[in-house]
Amino acid sequence: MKQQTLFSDSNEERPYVKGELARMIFHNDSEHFSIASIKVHETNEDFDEKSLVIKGHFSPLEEGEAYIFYGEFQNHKKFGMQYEVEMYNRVLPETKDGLVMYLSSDLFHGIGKKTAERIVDHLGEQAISVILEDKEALRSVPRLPKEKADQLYDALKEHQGLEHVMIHLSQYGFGLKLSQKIYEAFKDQALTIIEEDPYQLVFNVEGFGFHRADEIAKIQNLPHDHPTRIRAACLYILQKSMSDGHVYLPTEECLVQVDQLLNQGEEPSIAFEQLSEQVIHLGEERHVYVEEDRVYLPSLFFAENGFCHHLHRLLEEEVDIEHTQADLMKVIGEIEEDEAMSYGEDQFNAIEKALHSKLMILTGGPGTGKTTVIKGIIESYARLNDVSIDPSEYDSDETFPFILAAPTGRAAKRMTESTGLPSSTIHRLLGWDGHDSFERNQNNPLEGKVLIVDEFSMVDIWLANQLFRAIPSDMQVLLVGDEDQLPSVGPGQVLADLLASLQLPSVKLTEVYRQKEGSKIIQLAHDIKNDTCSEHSLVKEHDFNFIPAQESQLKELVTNIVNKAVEKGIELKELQVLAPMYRTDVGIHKLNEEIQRIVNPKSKQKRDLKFKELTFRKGDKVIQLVNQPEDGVYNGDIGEIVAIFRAEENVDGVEQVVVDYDGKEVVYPKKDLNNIMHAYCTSIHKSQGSEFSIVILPVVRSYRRMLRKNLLYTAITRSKQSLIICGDRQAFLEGVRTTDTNTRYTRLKEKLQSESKEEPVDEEELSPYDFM
Ligand SMILES: Nc1ncnc2c1ncn2[C@@H]1O[C@H](COP(=O)(O)OP(=O)(O)OP(=O)(O)O)[C@@H](O)[C@H]1O
Repeated sequence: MKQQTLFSDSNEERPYVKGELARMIFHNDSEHFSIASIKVHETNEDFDEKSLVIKGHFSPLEEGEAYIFYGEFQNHKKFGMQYEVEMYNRVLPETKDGLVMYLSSDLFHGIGKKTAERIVDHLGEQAISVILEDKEALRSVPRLPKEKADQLYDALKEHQGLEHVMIHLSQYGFGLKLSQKIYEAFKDQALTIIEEDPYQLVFNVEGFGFHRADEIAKIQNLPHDHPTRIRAACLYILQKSMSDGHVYLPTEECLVQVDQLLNQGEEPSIAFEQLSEQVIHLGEERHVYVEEDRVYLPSLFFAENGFCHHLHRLLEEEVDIEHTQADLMKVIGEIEEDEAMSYGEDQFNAIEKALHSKLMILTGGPGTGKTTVIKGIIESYARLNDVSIDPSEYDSDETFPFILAAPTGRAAKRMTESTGLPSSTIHRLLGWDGHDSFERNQNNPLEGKVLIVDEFSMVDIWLANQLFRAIPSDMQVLLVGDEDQLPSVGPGQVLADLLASLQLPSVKLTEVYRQKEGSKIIQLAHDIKNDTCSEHSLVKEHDFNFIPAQESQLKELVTNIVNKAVEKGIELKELQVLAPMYRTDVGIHKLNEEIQRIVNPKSKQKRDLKFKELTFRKGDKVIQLVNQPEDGVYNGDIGEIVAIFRAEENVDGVEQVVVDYDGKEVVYPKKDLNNIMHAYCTSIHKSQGSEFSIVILPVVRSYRRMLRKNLLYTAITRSKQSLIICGDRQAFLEGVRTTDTNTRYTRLKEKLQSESKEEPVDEEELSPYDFM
């Protein structure tokens, strides 16, 4: 899909339809194909309906924004009149509504919707130029204090340059936010740079991708072997590899991928030497780091080296042990008596080793007693060092010796439930500011004596470095995780690499205790782990059932099970459907739609709000998709929609959805609804670190591409009381026998084993998520 060439007026006579985007109906990422409905404002064609369905190869557009579409009408047999879009542009505010929206946007501090309306009512649709020509014009606007009027005038003046740039940028279909970022990066140079070297945006504007720059470059007829194009392509390939979990790419592989990306058109291909020259150039400019035959994004280079440095720093320290073996035996005996249980041999070893180690890893499958050991370590440390484990016994100037943390909010909450001690997410522990900076670091380290981090398999290399650099040298650290689960969503496989490096003590718990209480779920997990899973492992038990189903029956079956459970009074948050894929016919989106239709149907008593292809309704179970520390909600948190407000019902004048996360309410204005989705069914990846009483796991052939041992193992170990797998036994058995062969490029193990302990200096404090 082409967008209009800058400053071109050649489209004046072309047939067009101007309108406001009412709703994105469909978008297919791979085909880049979209269908949307618009409210028609104006057209030079013979069409006088108020709304119209448009379709074509364009990116998802923003609802509520005005666009001009060039194309042609088609009469579809089934759907009637539609508009096939060939080209489109965004239309800058020229209407009253548009101006009000602009003046009340974040650009102008202190001007709300009501004030903006008064200004436009008073000064008309030319309000901006009227004000800029004569500041005094604002005096005539009722109830606008002088101070606010002055502020608005100053801001408008300041944005005059921005205005100019924005008007032109809007012709490329950029939204207000992106245009603003481009202006901030290049100021008055913005338009020249876009026309002469748009690839610079990839380096300087967060969220601006290579393909977008390429589209603009094509309009400007820039040469396909433009040096910045090659550099931007290399950066793009590295960013993409990071999304696949790699920390670096071998230089050769990086060049091959850049070659594939750039040399796919008809133009003469760019020589390999030219490509490698630009990689060297990128290294000189410090946009990448080249280490031997590896290329890294800077943030990941500093993360890997920084983490190694801090790990070595901690390992060099001795632990002060003041108790004797006899003291320890006595204390453990007391705890066993108090708890009316006795530790298994490996559990005892784990407690002893952890107390004597600066840093230790504790691993084990479900029910092997990891939590029991964590509690044992805390209890024995407290008794041996004569400190209390009750936080309320500490004065405000005293430091509580135990720090408990986990990568997700739900995992942290579970830690608190099982230990009775305060626990938090790693992000919160480190005082994350929501971008790339943390309050806690080597200059302002954590305070306490013992740090215990659960679900460590979920921690990526970047977060691991942020955590470790904040650990003071006199703190003891226990990392707990299950090495058979999925690796972190972010880059690296820190837990696996730490274990493989053999550089720090670790204890693996193997004896299953919960199985003794007769859990089939745990048995199945261990069968998968030990590669002994067979038809026999799938026989029905009180806590497990495998219901065979055809793909075509699946949605109905899963929905029925959920519905029956709800009718029995089971709370939705106790029950979770988990699936591996989003977009197939039986994927997460379709399952959510179907379950919502039955469990929380449209009703006069319940408000709903349409957002893109979703309908959010009061009572819906939803999941947070990004970290939002300012509101205390994090990626993966699950909540319930408790209210929906219309624009006219609140001071902000926008539609809002209120979600309750276990007692904490978060308000989402409509524009932020991208941050949540329905959570009747969630992805297995997102369920890491969470547990549910009942898990329903559809497994069918069409998921085959994703079905792997560690994925299925992670899914089934999320269930505490009951597990229902629906679908195809063979697909399941084949899945658990398929190991993940996608090894991640990481150098952590080798670096941990090497002698070098130098700390790299990361000047820029970049986060890899800046690129995601
Ligand atoms: N030595 C023991 N003697 C008796 N029961 C034990 C022992 N160790 C653990 N258990 C019991 O086994 C069950 C599982 O233990 P625990 O919760 O500590 O394991 P876990 O590895 O943390 O499991 P998960 O990862 O599934 O939460 C608990 O009910 C616990 O009380």
